[in-house]
Amino acid sequence: MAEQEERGPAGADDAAATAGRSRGLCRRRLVAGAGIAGALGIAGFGGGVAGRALAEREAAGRDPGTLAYPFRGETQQGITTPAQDNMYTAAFDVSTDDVAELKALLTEWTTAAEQMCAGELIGGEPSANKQAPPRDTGEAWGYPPAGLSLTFGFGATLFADAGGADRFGLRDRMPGVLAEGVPKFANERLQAGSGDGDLLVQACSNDPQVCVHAIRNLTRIAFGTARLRWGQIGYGRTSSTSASQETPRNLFGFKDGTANVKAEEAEALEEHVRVQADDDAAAGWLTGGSYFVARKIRMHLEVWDRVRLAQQEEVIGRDKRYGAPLSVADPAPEDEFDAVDYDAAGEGGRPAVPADSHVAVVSPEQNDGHRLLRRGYNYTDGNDSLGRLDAGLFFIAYVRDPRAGFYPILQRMTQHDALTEYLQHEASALFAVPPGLREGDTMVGQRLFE
Ligand SMILES: C=CC1=C(C)c2cc3[nH]c(cc4nc(cc5[nH]c(cc1n2)c(C)c5CCC(=O)O)C(CCC(=O)O)=C4C)c(C)c3C=C
Ligand SMILES: [Fe+2]
Repeated sequence: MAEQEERGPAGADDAAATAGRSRGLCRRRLVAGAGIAGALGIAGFGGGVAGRALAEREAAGRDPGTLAYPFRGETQQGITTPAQDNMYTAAFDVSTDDVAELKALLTEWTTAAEQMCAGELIGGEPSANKQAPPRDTGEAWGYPPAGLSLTFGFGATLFADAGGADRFGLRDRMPGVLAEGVPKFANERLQAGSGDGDLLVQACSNDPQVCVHAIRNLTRIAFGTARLRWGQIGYGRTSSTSASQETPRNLFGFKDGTANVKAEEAEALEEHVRVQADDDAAAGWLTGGSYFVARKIRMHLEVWDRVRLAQQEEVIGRDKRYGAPLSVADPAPEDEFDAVDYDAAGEGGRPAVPADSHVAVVSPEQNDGHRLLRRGYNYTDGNDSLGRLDAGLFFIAYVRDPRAGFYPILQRMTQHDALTEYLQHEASALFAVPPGLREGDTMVGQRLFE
């Protein structure tokens, strides 16, 4: 990494310095990221001058001082938005049975979200009354939003409670996907209370404190109307959602996000990620939105770390250094985005990419062409009583219909994937994510209530 930092492209350091003035952490990561992309000229980043330009654009894009995504738009931010470095996702249970109070909460959340994404204080200006607690808790006061995106979703229990009761007059508008629920999968040990919920908020930013500020303040606003059910902090994106981003690494040390659906793939987004008008007659309000599916997956790092490198690579199906498919005989940086050749022969005539390797099991080729937009994050929740890292991947994907584009893939993975031996699924969540706010909308998800 040190060598790559030194070889970073001209211009990246200036941007890094700007970022570094705002937040020390960003500077270190930014220099490394821009350096690798520019210096190696990785496919997808172009080579030479083009590669440099793209690397610089990414560096500029990561500058907390320049990066602000407007909350309003045709679709919600936080799906195709270039995946930021940090995440704090939380789910809430609504404690009122009054739909007017629910709508008031969504309206207040919307105003606060707009202000936070613009880098403003909640309330727009410092509270004048010093005898009352300030409206904004203040830990991001004067900080740039660092690419903050806030993405809201609705869970099955918002539409009908566990007994099927119509809590807010929304039951007839419940999408079939939510009504059917998430099936059970092999090898899962889900912890009660750490999945699902009525409302979802996914906060992503290049500054961890901005994420914490967002969830803390939305929780505070919800007081008396909704309470936090679970929250998860993630600290290192494990996916690229834009072709301008370098592929990051997960806690097994492998590049993760190479074959992801990217923001630039307009057709694939419509086909695999966004709900289409005639997908569900009951849920026309969701058209243009998506489904958020998440799995909290603990990774047995200490076990993995004792596995031979060649075997690690066979489990994933890709080379650890560059992320190239194992069907490439002598991998180089530019091979990362090569198509996987499942027919290629490796040692002793065996398939170079084993049939039970992760990429072989979850690839579109083996799953009726279905693709996911992955947007997960590494997490570490400290250590367990044996001193092992309690860490893994908070896997998030956005899909058009999880029944076709997620459950079958996950089922194959939990039954046939060599990777499964090193994993434990601990939590699961499913939410419908409405489209963005139209001109004049006062709350996120307004179409659900019309
Ligand atoms: C059911 C969906 C998936 C789960 C759950 C999942 C967990 C998981 N993945 C890795 C590491 C890697 N995954 C990679 C690719 C990849 N993963 C999925 C789906 C799930 N992964 C898909 C659809 C793909 C793309 C396959 C393709 O189109 O070829 C890779 C390779 C690099 C890449 O393409 O991103 C790695 C590495 C872990 C560690 C994990 C659970 C903890
Ligand atoms: Fe994967």
